[in-house]
Amino acid sequence: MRKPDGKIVLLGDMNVGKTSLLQRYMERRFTDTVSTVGGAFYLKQWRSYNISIWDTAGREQFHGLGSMYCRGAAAVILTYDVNHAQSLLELEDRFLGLTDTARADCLFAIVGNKVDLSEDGPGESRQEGGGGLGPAGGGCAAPRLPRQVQPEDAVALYKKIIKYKMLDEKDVPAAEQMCFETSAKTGHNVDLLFETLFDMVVPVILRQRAQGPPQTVDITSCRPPAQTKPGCCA
Ligand SMILES: Nc1nc2c(ncn2[C@@H]2O[C@H](COP(=O)(O)OP(=O)(O)OP(=O)(O)O)[C@@H](O)[C@H]2O)c(=O)[nH]1
Ligand SMILES: [Mg+2]
Repeated sequence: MRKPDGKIVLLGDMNVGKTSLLQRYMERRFTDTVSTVGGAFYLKQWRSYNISIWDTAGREQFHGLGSMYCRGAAAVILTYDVNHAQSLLELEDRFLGLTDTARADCLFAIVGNKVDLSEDGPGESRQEGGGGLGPAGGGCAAPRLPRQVQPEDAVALYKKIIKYKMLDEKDVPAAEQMCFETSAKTGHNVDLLFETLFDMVVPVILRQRAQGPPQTVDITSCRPPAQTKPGCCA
């Protein structure tokens, strides 16, 4: 298997829909999920590049693994549930620090999922989903909820991240470009989210290649020390 050229990581509290978003994009379906244990990844070929997309566990007990998954990431998708304000707060309090191991030029997307459940959310449409609804999506529509997170709240978090990373707003993509509202259930904005990020990650991969291989020593390529000639003093 060819080594991935770039890495994207999904982070966020449990139950916000990280696995469902990834399944919706990669498998074109919305099915029952079980809470993720540890992490898992998909490989996506985008143009001539291989991009790994990592799904992580939101459960507190796996928190320690988060920074390991973020190591060297070219982009991080910080996911929350638009109907659950605490899930946005958790991104800043619990997940942002995990991204310290990502690349210095790592891109950040802020994604508010489950818009299909909010009163003002887009309606459910089969076209958007691009496939039949699975067992988790079938049956009657769930009652709509008043949304708890507004798009401006996500933009404010994006700006905080830029400050936290000590970056200049003019050197990073605009907040409006990087904040998305999605529904893994209907497919709303799911392709847009991933494909916008893939296009943005390609220049990061090219920069990484231009910088050359990582500064680590490959011990398998080290030659053994020259044998001391017989008769020579050590
Ligand atoms: N209505 C609706 N339900 C969703 C959506 N996305 C996910 N769900 C449901 O929310 C629950 C949690 O989804 P997951 O994708 O497992 O959540 P997760 O973020 O991966 O959770 P952890 O693996 O525990 O971190 C499941 O019951 C999903 O069916 C969505 O866009 N709309
Ligand atoms: Mg999951």
